[in-house]
Amino acid sequence: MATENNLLDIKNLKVTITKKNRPEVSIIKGIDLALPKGEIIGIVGESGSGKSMTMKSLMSILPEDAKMTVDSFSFDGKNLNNERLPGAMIFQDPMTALNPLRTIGYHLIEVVRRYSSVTKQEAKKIAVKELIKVGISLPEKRMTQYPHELSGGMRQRVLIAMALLAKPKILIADEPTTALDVTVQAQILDLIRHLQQEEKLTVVLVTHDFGIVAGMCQSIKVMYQGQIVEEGTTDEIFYEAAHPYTKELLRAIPSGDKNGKLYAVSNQELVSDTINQKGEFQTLSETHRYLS
Ligand SMILES: Nc1ncnc2c1ncn2[C@@H]1O[C@H](COP(=O)(O)OP(=O)(O)OP(=O)(O)O)[C@@H](O)[C@H]1O
Repeated sequence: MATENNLLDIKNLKVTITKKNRPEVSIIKGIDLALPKGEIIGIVGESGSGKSMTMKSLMSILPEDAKMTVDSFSFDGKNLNNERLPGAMIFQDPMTALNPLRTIGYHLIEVVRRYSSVTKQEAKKIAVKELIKVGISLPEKRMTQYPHELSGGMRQRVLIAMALLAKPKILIADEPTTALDVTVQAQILDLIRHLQQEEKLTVVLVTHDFGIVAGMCQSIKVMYQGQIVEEGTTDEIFYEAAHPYTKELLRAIPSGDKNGKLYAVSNQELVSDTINQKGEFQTLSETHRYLS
Protein backbone atom coordinates (compact mmCIF):
# COMPACT_ATOMS: atom_id res chain seq x y z
CA MET A 1 0.00 0.00 0.00
CA ALA A 2 1.19 3.47 -0.85
CA THR A 3 1.54 5.83 2.07
CA GLU A 4 0.22 9.39 1.79
CA ASN A 5 3.66 10.93 1.78
CA ASN A 6 4.99 8.85 -1.06
CA LEU A 7 4.66 10.11 -4.59
CA LEU A 8 5.81 6.82 -5.96
CA ASP A 9 5.53 3.37 -4.46
CA ILE A 10 6.85 0.34 -6.25
CA LYS A 11 6.96 -3.18 -4.96
CA ASN A 12 9.30 -5.88 -6.15
CA LEU A 13 10.73 -4.25 -9.27
CA LYS A 14 12.73 -6.70 -11.34
CA VAL A 15 14.55 -6.19 -14.62
CA THR A 16 16.04 -8.97 -16.69
CA ILE A 17 17.97 -8.80 -19.94
CA THR A 18 17.87 -11.49 -22.56
CA LYS A 19 20.39 -11.33 -25.38
CA LYS A 20 20.17 -13.63 -28.37
CA ASN A 21 21.50 -17.13 -27.64
CA ARG A 22 22.41 -16.15 -24.09
CA PRO A 23 20.72 -17.00 -20.81
CA GLU A 24 18.54 -14.40 -19.14
CA VAL A 25 20.48 -12.08 -16.82
CA SER A 26 18.89 -10.59 -13.73
CA ILE A 27 19.83 -6.89 -13.51
CA ILE A 28 17.42 -5.51 -10.90
CA LYS A 29 16.62 -8.13 -8.32
CA GLY A 30 13.30 -7.24 -6.75
CA ILE A 31 13.51 -3.82 -5.16
CA ASP A 32 10.86 -1.87 -3.27
CA LEU A 33 11.05 1.81 -4.05
CA ALA A 34 9.18 4.46 -2.08
CA LEU A 35 9.85 8.06 -3.08
CA PRO A 36 8.60 10.69 -0.63
CA LYS A 37 6.72 13.62 -2.17
CA GLY A 38 8.55 16.93 -2.57
CA GLU A 39 11.98 15.66 -1.58
CA ILE A 40 15.29 15.23 -3.30
CA ILE A 41 16.09 11.55 -2.97
CA GLY A 42 19.58 10.30 -3.66
CA ILE A 43 20.23 6.95 -5.32
CA VAL A 44 23.85 6.08 -4.75
CA GLY A 45 25.94 3.16 -5.88
CA GLU A 46 29.00 2.36 -7.93
CA SER A 47 28.98 1.91 -11.67
CA GLY A 48 26.96 -1.13 -12.71
CA SER A 49 24.93 -1.32 -9.49
CA GLY A 50 21.70 -0.79 -11.44
CA LYS A 51 20.86 2.85 -10.77
CA SER A 52 20.20 3.82 -14.40
CA MET A 53 18.27 0.64 -15.16
CA THR A 54 16.00 1.30 -12.19
CA MET A 55 15.35 4.86 -13.35
CA LYS A 56 14.79 3.79 -16.95
CA SER A 57 12.25 1.26 -15.66
CA LEU A 58 10.32 4.07 -13.97
CA MET A 59 10.30 6.07 -17.19
CA SER A 60 9.53 3.04 -19.43
CA ILE A 61 12.60 3.65 -21.53
CA LEU A 62 14.40 0.36 -21.00
CA PRO A 63 16.39 -1.11 -23.90
CA GLU A 64 14.49 -3.52 -26.13
CA ASP A 65 16.08 -6.63 -24.71
CA ALA A 66 15.19 -5.67 -21.13
CA LYS A 67 12.02 -6.78 -19.39
CA MET A 68 10.57 -5.26 -16.27
CA THR A 69 8.07 -6.74 -13.81
CA VAL A 70 6.52 -5.26 -10.66
CA ASP A 71 4.03 -6.49 -8.08
CA SER A 72 2.58 -2.97 -7.82
CA PHE A 73 3.39 0.49 -9.16
CA SER A 74 1.47 3.36 -7.67
CA PHE A 75 1.79 7.08 -8.24
CA ASP A 76 0.30 9.57 -5.80
CA GLY A 77 -1.69 6.81 -4.17
CA LYS A 78 -3.18 5.43 -7.39
CA ASN A 79 -2.20 2.41 -9.38
CA LEU A 80 -0.44 3.64 -12.50
CA ASN A 81 -1.62 0.63 -14.56
CA ASN A 82 -0.20 1.11 -18.04
CA GLU A 83 -0.02 4.90 -17.97
CA ARG A 84 3.31 6.64 -18.27
CA LEU A 85 4.84 8.15 -15.18
CA PRO A 86 4.38 11.95 -15.25
CA GLY A 87 8.11 12.38 -15.02
CA ALA A 88 11.09 13.67 -16.96
CA MET A 89 14.67 12.49 -16.97
CA ILE A 90 17.96 14.25 -17.59
CA PHE A 91 21.18 12.41 -18.30
CA GLN A 92 24.90 12.70 -17.76
CA ASP A 93 25.63 13.66 -21.34
CA PRO A 94 23.13 16.19 -22.69
CA MET A 95 24.53 15.72 -26.20
CA THR A 96 22.95 12.27 -26.41
CA ALA A 97 19.51 13.80 -25.81
CA LEU A 98 19.96 16.63 -28.30
CA ASN A 99 19.90 16.32 -32.07
CA PRO A 100 23.14 17.93 -33.30
CA LEU A 101 21.43 18.99 -36.53
CA ARG A 102 18.65 20.92 -34.83
CA THR A 103 18.73 24.25 -33.04
CA ILE A 104 18.07 24.60 -29.32
CA GLY A 105 14.86 26.43 -30.22
CA TYR A 106 13.66 23.49 -32.31
CA HIS A 107 14.07 21.12 -29.36
CA LEU A 108 12.29 23.37 -26.90
CA ILE A 109 9.43 24.36 -29.19
CA GLU A 110 8.82 20.70 -29.98
CA VAL A 111 8.43 19.85 -26.30
CA VAL A 112 6.11 22.83 -25.67
CA ARG A 113 3.87 21.83 -28.57
CA ARG A 114 3.82 18.21 -27.48
CA TYR A 115 2.32 19.21 -24.15
CA SER A 116 0.04 22.11 -25.12
CA SER A 117 -1.76 23.21 -28.27
CA VAL A 118 -0.19 26.61 -28.89
CA THR A 119 1.07 28.31 -32.03
CA LYS A 120 4.74 28.20 -32.92
CA GLN A 121 5.12 31.84 -31.89
CA GLU A 122 3.51 31.21 -28.51
CA ALA A 123 5.64 28.11 -28.05
CA LYS A 124 8.73 30.19 -28.80
CA LYS A 125 7.82 32.69 -26.09
CA ILE A 126 7.25 29.90 -23.57
CA ALA A 127 10.59 28.34 -24.53
CA VAL A 128 12.49 31.62 -24.10
CA LYS A 129 10.89 32.10 -20.69
CA GLU A 130 11.98 28.62 -19.68
CA LEU A 131 15.57 29.33 -20.78
CA ILE A 132 15.56 32.41 -18.58
CA LYS A 133 14.23 30.32 -15.69
CA VAL A 134 17.15 27.89 -15.95
CA GLY A 135 19.65 30.74 -16.01
CA ILE A 136 20.60 30.93 -19.67
CA SER A 137 21.74 34.34 -20.79
CA LEU A 138 20.84 35.75 -24.22
CA PRO A 139 18.00 33.24 -24.56
CA GLU A 140 16.79 34.54 -27.94
CA LYS A 141 20.25 33.98 -29.39
CA ARG A 142 20.56 30.52 -27.78
CA MET A 143 17.31 29.50 -29.46
CA THR A 144 19.03 29.87 -32.85
CA GLN A 145 22.21 28.05 -31.86
CA TYR A 146 23.10 24.37 -32.29
CA PRO A 147 23.97 22.10 -29.35
CA HIS A 148 27.70 22.07 -30.16
CA GLU A 149 27.81 25.87 -29.89
CA LEU A 150 26.89 25.72 -26.20
CA SER A 151 29.08 24.76 -23.24
CA GLY A 152 28.41 21.49 -21.38
CA GLY A 153 26.83 23.35 -18.49
CA MET A 154 24.59 25.33 -20.81
CA ARG A 155 23.52 22.16 -22.62
CA GLN A 156 22.58 20.63 -19.29
CA ARG A 157 20.52 23.74 -18.50
CA VAL A 158 18.76 23.33 -21.86
CA LEU A 159 17.97 19.71 -20.97
CA ILE A 160 16.59 20.81 -17.62
CA ALA A 161 14.44 23.40 -19.44
CA MET A 162 13.19 20.69 -21.81
CA ALA A 163 12.43 18.44 -18.86
CA LEU A 164 10.46 21.17 -17.07
CA LEU A 165 8.47 22.03 -20.20
CA ALA A 166 7.05 18.51 -19.97
CA LYS A 167 5.47 19.63 -16.66
CA PRO A 168 6.75 16.66 -14.69
CA LYS A 169 5.75 15.79 -11.15
CA ILE A 170 8.98 13.92 -10.74
CA LEU A 171 12.39 14.79 -12.17
CA ILE A 172 14.99 12.08 -12.48
CA ALA A 173 18.52 13.40 -12.80
CA ASP A 174 20.90 10.58 -13.72
CA GLU A 175 24.47 11.70 -12.97
CA PRO A 176 23.56 15.20 -14.19
CA THR A 177 26.91 16.76 -13.35
CA THR A 178 29.40 13.95 -13.84
CA ALA A 179 30.58 15.29 -17.20
CA LEU A 180 30.97 18.86 -15.96
CA ASP A 181 33.81 20.63 -14.22
CA VAL A 182 33.50 21.34 -10.51
CA THR A 183 32.32 24.95 -10.68
CA VAL A 184 29.67 24.22 -13.28
CA GLN A 185 28.68 21.11 -11.30
CA ALA A 186 27.88 23.27 -8.28
CA GLN A 187 25.85 25.69 -10.41
CA ILE A 188 23.75 22.92 -11.95
CA LEU A 189 23.13 21.32 -8.55
CA ASP A 190 22.09 24.72 -7.21
CA LEU A 191 19.71 25.11 -10.11
CA ILE A 192 18.15 21.69 -9.51
CA ARG A 193 17.73 22.49 -5.82
CA HIS A 194 16.19 25.87 -6.60
CA LEU A 195 13.79 24.47 -9.22
CA GLN A 196 12.78 21.61 -6.95
CA GLN A 197 11.57 24.12 -4.37
CA GLU A 198 10.09 26.54 -6.89
CA GLU A 199 8.16 23.89 -8.84
CA LYS A 200 7.47 21.68 -5.81
CA LEU A 201 9.02 18.77 -7.63
CA THR A 202 10.07 15.40 -6.35
CA VAL A 203 13.61 14.87 -7.59
CA VAL A 204 15.57 11.64 -7.81
CA LEU A 205 19.26 12.36 -7.97
CA VAL A 206 21.27 9.41 -9.22
CA THR A 207 24.98 9.53 -8.56
CA HIS A 208 28.01 7.52 -7.59
CA ASP A 209 29.19 10.52 -5.56
CA PHE A 210 28.30 10.67 -1.87
CA GLY A 211 29.68 14.20 -1.70
CA ILE A 212 26.90 15.37 -4.00
CA VAL A 213 24.01 13.69 -2.17
CA ALA A 214 25.22 15.01 1.18
CA GLY A 215 24.25 18.58 0.44
CA MET A 216 21.31 17.92 -1.83
CA CYS A 217 19.22 15.03 -0.55
CA GLN A 218 16.90 14.49 2.37
CA SER A 219 17.07 10.74 2.01
CA ILE A 220 19.36 8.23 0.35
CA LYS A 221 19.02 4.75 -1.08
CA VAL A 222 22.17 2.75 -1.61
CA MET A 223 22.24 0.29 -4.51
CA TYR A 224 24.56 -2.64 -4.90
CA GLN A 225 24.36 -5.40 -7.50
CA GLY A 226 20.77 -4.70 -8.48
CA GLN A 227 19.42 -4.34 -4.96
CA ILE A 228 18.81 -1.57 -2.46
CA VAL A 229 21.06 -2.61 0.39
CA GLU A 230 20.43 0.34 2.68
CA GLU A 231 18.15 3.38 2.88
CA GLY A 232 17.45 6.17 5.32
CA THR A 233 17.68 9.87 5.92
CA THR A 234 20.90 11.50 4.81
CA ASP A 235 22.06 11.78 8.42
CA GLU A 236 21.27 8.12 9.10
CA ILE A 237 23.24 7.01 6.07
CA PHE A 238 26.18 9.29 6.78
CA TYR A 239 26.48 8.69 10.49
CA GLU A 240 24.85 5.33 11.17
CA ALA A 241 25.43 3.29 8.03
CA ALA A 242 25.06 -0.37 8.87
CA HIS A 243 25.73 -2.13 5.58
CA PRO A 244 29.38 -2.89 4.82
CA TYR A 245 28.96 -1.68 1.23
CA THR A 246 27.64 1.71 2.37
CA LYS A 247 30.55 2.00 4.77
CA GLU A 248 32.97 1.26 1.95
CA LEU A 249 31.34 3.85 -0.30
CA LEU A 250 31.61 6.43 2.47
CA ARG A 251 35.22 5.47 3.06
CA ALA A 252 35.91 6.11 -0.64
CA ILE A 253 35.16 9.83 -0.32
CA PRO A 254 38.52 11.57 -0.71
CA SER A 255 39.66 12.71 2.72
CA GLY A 256 41.61 15.67 1.41
CA ASP A 257 44.24 14.80 3.93
CA LYS A 258 47.68 15.33 2.41
CA ASN A 259 48.55 11.76 3.19
CA GLY A 260 45.02 10.50 2.61
CA LYS A 261 44.51 7.13 1.00
CA LEU A 262 42.12 6.51 -1.83
CA TYR A 263 40.29 3.22 -1.68
CA ALA A 264 38.45 1.34 -4.38
CA VAL A 265 35.02 0.31 -3.23
CA SER A 266 34.55 -3.05 -4.87
CA ASN A 267 37.67 -4.89 -3.79
CA GLN A 268 38.77 -2.71 -0.91
CA GLU A 269 42.21 -2.48 -2.41
CA LEU A 270 44.34 0.59 -2.18
CA VAL A 271 44.33 2.09 -5.65
CA SER A 272 46.44 5.13 -5.03
CA ASP A 273 49.18 5.76 -2.52
CA THR A 274 48.51 9.33 -1.58
CA ILE A 275 46.49 12.32 -2.64
CA ASN A 276 49.10 15.02 -2.83
CA GLN A 277 47.05 18.07 -3.62
CA LYS A 278 44.76 19.58 -1.02
CA GLY A 279 41.30 18.10 -1.50
CA GLU A 280 38.08 20.03 -1.10
CA PHE A 281 36.86 18.01 1.84
CA GLN A 282 38.59 17.27 5.10
CA THR A 283 36.55 14.63 6.85
CA LEU A 284 33.24 12.97 6.33
CA SER A 285 31.42 15.20 8.79
CA GLU A 286 33.03 18.25 7.25
CA THR A 287 31.93 17.07 3.83
CA HIS A 288 28.40 17.02 5.10
CA ARG A 289 28.73 20.46 6.70
CA TYR A 290 30.43 21.95 3.68
CA LEU A 291 27.69 20.85 1.36
CA SER A 292 24.73 21.54 3.61
N1 LIG B 1 21.70 -2.72 -22.69
C1 LIG B 1 22.25 -3.53 -21.78
N2 LIG B 1 22.45 -4.84 -22.07
C2 LIG B 1 22.98 -5.68 -21.16
N3 LIG B 1 23.33 -5.32 -19.91
C3 LIG B 1 23.16 -4.04 -19.57
C4 LIG B 1 22.62 -3.08 -20.47
N4 LIG B 1 22.57 -1.89 -19.84
C5 LIG B 1 23.06 -2.11 -18.60
N5 LIG B 1 23.41 -3.40 -18.44
C6 LIG B 1 23.96 -4.01 -17.23
O1 LIG B 1 23.04 -3.76 -16.17
C7 LIG B 1 23.74 -3.52 -14.96
C8 LIG B 1 23.25 -2.24 -14.36
O2 LIG B 1 23.58 -1.15 -15.23
P1 LIG B 1 23.20 0.35 -14.92
O3 LIG B 1 23.53 1.16 -16.13
O4 LIG B 1 21.84 0.42 -14.38
O5 LIG B 1 24.24 0.69 -13.75
P2 LIG B 1 24.52 2.06 -13.05
O6 LIG B 1 24.53 1.80 -11.58
O7 LIG B 1 23.60 3.10 -13.55
O8 LIG B 1 26.00 2.37 -13.50
P3 LIG B 1 26.53 3.50 -14.47
O9 LIG B 1 26.55 4.74 -13.65
O10 LIG B 1 27.88 3.03 -14.86
O11 LIG B 1 25.56 3.55 -15.62
C9 LIG B 1 25.22 -3.51 -15.31
O12 LIG B 1 25.75 -4.75 -14.94
C10 LIG B 1 25.25 -3.33 -16.80
O13 LIG B 1 26.36 -3.98 -17.36
